[in-house]
Amino acid sequence: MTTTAPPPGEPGPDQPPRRFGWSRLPALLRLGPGLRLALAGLLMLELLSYATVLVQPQVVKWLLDSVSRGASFVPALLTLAAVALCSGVLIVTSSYQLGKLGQRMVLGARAGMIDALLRARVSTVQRRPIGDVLSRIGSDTTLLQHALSEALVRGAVAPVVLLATVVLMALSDLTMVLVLLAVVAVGAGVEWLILHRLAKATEAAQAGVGEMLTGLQRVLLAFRTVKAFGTEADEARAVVGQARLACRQGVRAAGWNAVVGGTGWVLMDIMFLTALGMGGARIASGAMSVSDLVAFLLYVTYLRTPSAALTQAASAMSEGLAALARIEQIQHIPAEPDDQDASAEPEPAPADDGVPAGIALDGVWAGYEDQPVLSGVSVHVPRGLTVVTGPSGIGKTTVLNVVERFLELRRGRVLLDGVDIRAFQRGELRRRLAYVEQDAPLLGATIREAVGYGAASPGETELLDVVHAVGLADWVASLPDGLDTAIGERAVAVSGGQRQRLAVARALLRHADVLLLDEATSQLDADSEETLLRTIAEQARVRIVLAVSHRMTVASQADLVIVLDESGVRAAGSHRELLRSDPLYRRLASTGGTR
Ligand SMILES: Nc1ncnc2c1ncn2[C@@H]1O[C@H](COP(=O)(O)OP(=O)(O)OP(=O)(O)O)[C@@H](O)[C@H]1O
Repeated sequence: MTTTAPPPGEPGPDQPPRRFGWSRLPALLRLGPGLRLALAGLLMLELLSYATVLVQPQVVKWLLDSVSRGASFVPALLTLAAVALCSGVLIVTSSYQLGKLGQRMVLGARAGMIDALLRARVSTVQRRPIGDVLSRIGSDTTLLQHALSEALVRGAVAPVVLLATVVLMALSDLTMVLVLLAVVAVGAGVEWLILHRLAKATEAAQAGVGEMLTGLQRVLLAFRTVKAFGTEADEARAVVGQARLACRQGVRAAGWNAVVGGTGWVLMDIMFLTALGMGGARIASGAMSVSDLVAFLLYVTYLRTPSAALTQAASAMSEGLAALARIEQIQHIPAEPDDQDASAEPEPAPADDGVPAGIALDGVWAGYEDQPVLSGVSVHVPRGLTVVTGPSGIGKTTVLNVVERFLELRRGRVLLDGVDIRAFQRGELRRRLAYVEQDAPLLGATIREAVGYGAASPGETELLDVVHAVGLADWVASLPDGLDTAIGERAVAVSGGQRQRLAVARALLRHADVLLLDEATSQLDADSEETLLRTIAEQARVRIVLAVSHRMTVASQADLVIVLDESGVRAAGSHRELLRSDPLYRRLASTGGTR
C-alpha cells in the first residue's frame, strides 16, 4: 500500500491565501489583455479633467481682481463657464472609460479562473468546496473592479494633482503650505497603520461568504433529504449562522473602511481651519490679499478630492489585493500536465508481442491524497463485457478513474490494446473512452442537448437511435417537444432511471473503443434493465465494455467478472464459475445483487 501525493505546487483549499503586498500590484494589470495601455489613456483623461478644475481658482482670482479694479468681469466669467463645461465633459468620459476598464478586468479575472478550473485535474477540483469557488468568481472579482477605479486610476492621479495643487498654493504662500504639509504627514501615518487591518478584515469577510455559499450549496444539493428529514429549520439556522459570521466579518471590514475615510475627512477639516486661521492673521498683517486667500482656500478645498481619493485608493487597494490573493489561488491551479512524449496516434503494439487486446492494469498503485486504494493491482479486461464487482468502497470506481487518467498512477501502468495509456495525449485517450459516471449527471437544457453533449452536431436519426437503444424512444415520443423537451438544471424533471439511460445514450453516441459504466443500471426496473443490458451486450461485441456493478443481473451477462477485495483482484472468471468457487462472490450475489 502506498500514498498518492497531492498534486505539486498547488495550495490546498484550506490553506490560507498568500499574504497581500503592494509589490503584487502589477499582477492586477496582468488580468486582462491591453489593460496597461487602456489604463495609461485613462490616466491622461483623469489628469486633464483635474487640470480643468485646478485652473478655476486662478480664473476666480482674475474675476475678483477685475471687480476690485472696477474692470469688466465678463471675460473672466465666460472663461470660467467654458472651463467648467470642459471639466464636465472630461469627467463623464473618464467615468465611462473607467467603468468599461473595470468590467474588462473582472472579465479577465473570471476567465482566468474558469479556464484554470476546467483545465485542472479532477481530484484537484473535487477537493475544493464549490461555494467557495463560486464566491471567488462572483464576488472577489468585483472587489478588483473597485481597486481598479479607486486605486489604479484615481489613486494614481491623486498624487500628481496634490503636487500640482500644493505647488500652486506654495506660489501664493509658502509658509502656510509648509504648516499644512506637517498636518498631512501626521494624518497619513495614522491611516497607514489602519490599512493593514482593513486588508485582513476584507480577506476574512470574503472567506466567510465562501463558507456560507458552500453550506448553502450542500443543502440545496440534498434538498429532498433535508425536507424528508424535516431539518429545514436546522439547516436554515446553520447557513444563516454562516451568513451572520460573514456579516460580522463584513461589518468589521466596513468599520475599518469608515475609519480610513473618516480620518481623511477630519484631516481635511483641520487643514482648512488651519489655513483659514493663518490666512486671516496674514491678511490682518498685510502679508496677503483677500483674493489670494480666497484662491488659497479654494485650493485647500480642492485638496479634499485627491486626498480622499488617495485614502479610498489605499483601502480599495488593500481590499483588491486581498481578493487578488484568493483569485490567484484559483488561477494558479496547475492544469493537467501535458505528456512530453504523448501523441494523438501512438504506435500500436506489434501484433506478435503477446500483449492481448483490451485493457490491462499492470501492477497498478493508485489512491487519493493520503488514502491508498489500489495496491499493485494487475488484471486484464478483454474485449467484450467485463464486470468489476466487490464490497462498497473497495476501489471499483477508482479502477475507472485510473483508466480515464483522472488519477495518476504511483506505480505500474495501464495498457489499452497493448499501448501504455500515457503514450496517448490525454484528450485523445478520452476520445477513445465513453464514460457514464455513478451519479449520471446530465448537461444541457433539453434532451437533445443532454444526449448530444460532447458530440459534433449529431443527426436526428443518430439521436433517436441511441434513445431507442436505451429503451427511452416511447417516453421521448410521448413528450410534447420530443427531443427538444426542456429538462431541469440538475435534470429534476427526469427520474433517476431515465437520467441513467440518457447518460448511457450520450455515451453510445461517442462510438468509442471503450465503454466505461459505473453502476449504470442501478436505478432501473427489471424491464428497463433488460432492454439496456441487451444494448450493452450488443456494444460488447464490437468494443471493450468495462462495467462496475453490484447487480447479479449485470454480472450474469458478463464474459468476465472481476472480484476486488482489500488484497486487490481476489478472483476472476464467469458468473457461474465464481458462484461455485468464491465465497465472497456468493455472499455478494445473495446480499448485494438486487435480483
Ligand atoms: N475523490 C476522492 N477523494 C478521496 N478519497 C476518495 C475519493 N473517491 C473515493 N475515495 C475513497 O477511495 C475508496 C475507494 O472508492 P471507490 O469509489 O473507488 O469505491 P467503490 O468500490 O467504487 O465504492 P462503491 O461501490 O461504494 O461505489 C473509498 O474508501 C473512498 O472513500
